[in-house]
Amino acid sequence: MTKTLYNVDICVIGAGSAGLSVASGAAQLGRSVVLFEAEDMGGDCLNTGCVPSKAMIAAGKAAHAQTAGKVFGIKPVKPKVDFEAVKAHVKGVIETIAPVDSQERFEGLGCTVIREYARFKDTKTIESDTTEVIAKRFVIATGSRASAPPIPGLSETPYLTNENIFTVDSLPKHLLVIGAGPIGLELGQAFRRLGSDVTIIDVSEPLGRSEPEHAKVLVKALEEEGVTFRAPVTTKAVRKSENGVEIELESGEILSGSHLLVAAGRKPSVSGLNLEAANVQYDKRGIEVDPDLRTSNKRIYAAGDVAKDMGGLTHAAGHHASALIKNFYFMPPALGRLLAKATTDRMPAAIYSEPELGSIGLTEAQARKDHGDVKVVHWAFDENDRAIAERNTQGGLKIVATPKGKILGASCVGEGAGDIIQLISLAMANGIKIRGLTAFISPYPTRSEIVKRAAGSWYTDALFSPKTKKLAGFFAKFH
Ligand SMILES: Cc1cc2nc3c(=O)[nH]c(=O)nc-3n(C[C@H](O)[C@H](O)[C@H](O)COP(=O)(O)OP(=O)(O)OC[C@H]3O[C@@H](n4cnc5c(N)ncnc54)[C@H](O)[C@@H]3O)c2cc1C
Ligand SMILES: NC(=O)c1ccc[n+]([C@@H]2O[C@H](COP(=O)([O-])OP(=O)(O)OC[C@H]3O[C@@H](n4cnc5c(N)ncnc54)[C@H](O)[C@@H]3O)[C@@H](O)[C@H]2O)c1
Repeated sequence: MTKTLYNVDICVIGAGSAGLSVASGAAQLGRSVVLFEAEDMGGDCLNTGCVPSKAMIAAGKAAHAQTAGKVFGIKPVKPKVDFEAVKAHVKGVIETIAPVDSQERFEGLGCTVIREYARFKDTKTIESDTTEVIAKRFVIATGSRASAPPIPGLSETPYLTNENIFTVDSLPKHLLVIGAGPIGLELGQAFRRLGSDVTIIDVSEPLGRSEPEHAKVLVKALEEEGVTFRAPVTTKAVRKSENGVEIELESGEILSGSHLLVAAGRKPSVSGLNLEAANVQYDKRGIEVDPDLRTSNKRIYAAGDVAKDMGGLTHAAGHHASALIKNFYFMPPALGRLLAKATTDRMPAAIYSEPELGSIGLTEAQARKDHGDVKVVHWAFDENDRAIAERNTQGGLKIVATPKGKILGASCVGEGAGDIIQLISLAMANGIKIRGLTAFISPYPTRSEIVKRAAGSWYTDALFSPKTKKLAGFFAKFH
């Protein structure tokens, strides 16, 4: 069969968060674009990641609210969960957002969209079953998939991942989860609230990369809702059992469940791309890239989850796409390499459990290791009037800064933590120091007042010291 040949400015492989943002940016700047997508437009975030998980979390939250009114004088009731209707809600949310990522929309922007697997033919050409594309630049944005940890028996045991849990036949009676990371905790809590028993295991402490005291608040909250944790533990084997599945721990304990969810990290989607033919270096953590996302082949770039040690979040993929568009179309080549870097020490993240856990930059331990002398300020929600009124006072905010007030990182656990961390993200992105976080008026009563209070506590000792009291006394004489 003769293949259709395109010669374009930019060829993007993968129509997920990273690929779509690059393709739409380039097309809207009048560049010729070919976009390959082998599966669903929108990739992981829309179809099997952020969107369905947040929709499932919302359903769990609605169920939980029916059990949690006693403190307000409202009689708790056991929620009646229609799991088929919950799944229909999740599907409906995906369908509502899908047009923004659709083939029609991208063709409308001027992209040529080819719904086939793409692989490199040589250093300058990519091909699929029907098409061959030569491009000035290629962007590999093929994302990642759930990785299967090397646990004996796992490959012979039926298990769920983020790719099929949102369409699982029935509500799991007892969901066993391998991995106490963001996926394990978000979905573990959602399924618990919808009526499943849930047991989460991990080889390490849950959320090991987060601020430890904040990770503990989150784990305790889930335990109080009935989620069981076993961590850190080593898994000896996993097997199919009469009623579902069993996990055998090194300690000899056997955990039995009806379903198993594997949420133990991701592996980059590189197989099948024939990267060797394109001279693109990669390993099991992803495609090797420079800070400007350029691979070992100077006309090929990688963005999103597939870029080694750079991805993992939808907004990181979006950040990569912005850096690429800036580099390709707003800078001369040499400057672009220097000024359009996608690396940042200010990537925020949030876990959308209840309480939420938001973070940015360094934890206190990392900051002490990297910077030696650091100063830490805290404010707890039990001193926040809105949290008290809503009887939801668990958690608080912690900000880590240099002695001169440059913010190095922050962590917030509690209701709205993801939104609260936005303020710190804004400050860090604009070089605003601790002092700047005290210099705005925060509406009362909001949970985000906690930012101003934490920052204000930096000055408490100095403000009410004997020296300032003396100064205030002196000025008072003139009034
Ligand atoms: C359950 C879950 C919840 C999540 N929640 C959040 C969240 O709340 N917030 C957040 O920021 N992040 C979240 N994430 C992470 C987020 O989904 C990913 O970081 C993001 O989707 C990565 O985007 P990407 O463009 O790199 O890859 P993807 O979205 O995976 O897109 C890659 C696309 O490339 C296609 N493809 C692969 N190989 C080829 C090929 N050879 N030819 C053609 N097409 C190909 C794939 O089919 C896919 O559509 C979550 C992830 C999961 C699993
Ligand atoms: N709210 C969000 O932003 C959000 C939500 C979900 C997922 N995500 C992203 O999706 C990606 C995947 O999330 P994840 O939770 O799968 O990954 P993760 O890597 O963050 O966590 C995986 C967990 O599995 C554990 N683990 C690994 N091997 C194990 C084994 N053999 N036995 C027991 N435990 C084991 C690890 O110790 C770790 O705690 C991440 O990049 C994450 O940032 C983000």
